[in-house]
Amino acid sequence: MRFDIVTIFPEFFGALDVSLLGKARQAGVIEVGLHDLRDFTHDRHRTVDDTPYGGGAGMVMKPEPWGEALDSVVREDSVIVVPSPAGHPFTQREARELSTREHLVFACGRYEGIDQRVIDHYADRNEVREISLGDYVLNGGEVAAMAIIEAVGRLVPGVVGNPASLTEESHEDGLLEYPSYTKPALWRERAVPAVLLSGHHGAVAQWRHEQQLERTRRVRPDLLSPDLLSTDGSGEST
Ligand SMILES: N#Cc1ccccc1Cn1ccc2ccc(-c3cc(N)[nH]n3)cc21
Repeated sequence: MRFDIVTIFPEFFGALDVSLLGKARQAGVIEVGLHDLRDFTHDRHRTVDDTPYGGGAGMVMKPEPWGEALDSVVREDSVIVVPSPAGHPFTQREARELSTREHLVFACGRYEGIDQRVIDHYADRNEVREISLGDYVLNGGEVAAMAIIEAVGRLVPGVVGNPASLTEESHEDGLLEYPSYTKPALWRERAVPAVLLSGHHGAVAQWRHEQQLERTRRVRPDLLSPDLLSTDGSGEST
């Protein structure tokens, strides 16, 4: 998989040189291209923004640099991801979907966003996804793009050493993950749940599922369908 990122702050993505994604890049499992939007301007001040038609506070990103920048990286099979507070909420399901695609292009806006005609132009040619991280406003698309790239990149085969670890995470099965413990067995007079020390794998699995249900009911009841809300984890209705 290849990620291309267009931004006025390419240095923001230095984090993609380290950790899991950095290793995956070195191994050639994923590729990342960084593109400075200002390299696609032609004036002395490398201008990327201007005042909004119709008035209003703030500035809007000009379409011309975006058109030249995206034309330089977009392919026929590219999915163009535009982080936006007006986008649809990003989920683990969408991360899984995007991890199966060959080429993701991230258009990271700043100011009050990108001239709408840019999104409309590329939506005529490519799949364009305007994605929100949540109902709060960031200063630009870079933080959202980094989060999406990490959520998607870690699902690409070969990036995570033990793929089995991906299946027991929050949201993978529609539930929040169970609590985890490691040595020592007693810490500040707090013991690890005895079932986890029992060696009884069936009991451990049952306990973990019950913990997932309890935690999801308590923290994220919105994730639970009515039938799941009514079970106690043993599969029996309550
Ligand atoms: N657009 C816009 C905008 C509109 C009003 C005020 C500030 C901004 C800043 N901004 C510019 C680009 C951009 C990209 C993504 C987000 C974003 C995503 C989530 N989930 N929150 N914020 C914000 C972004």
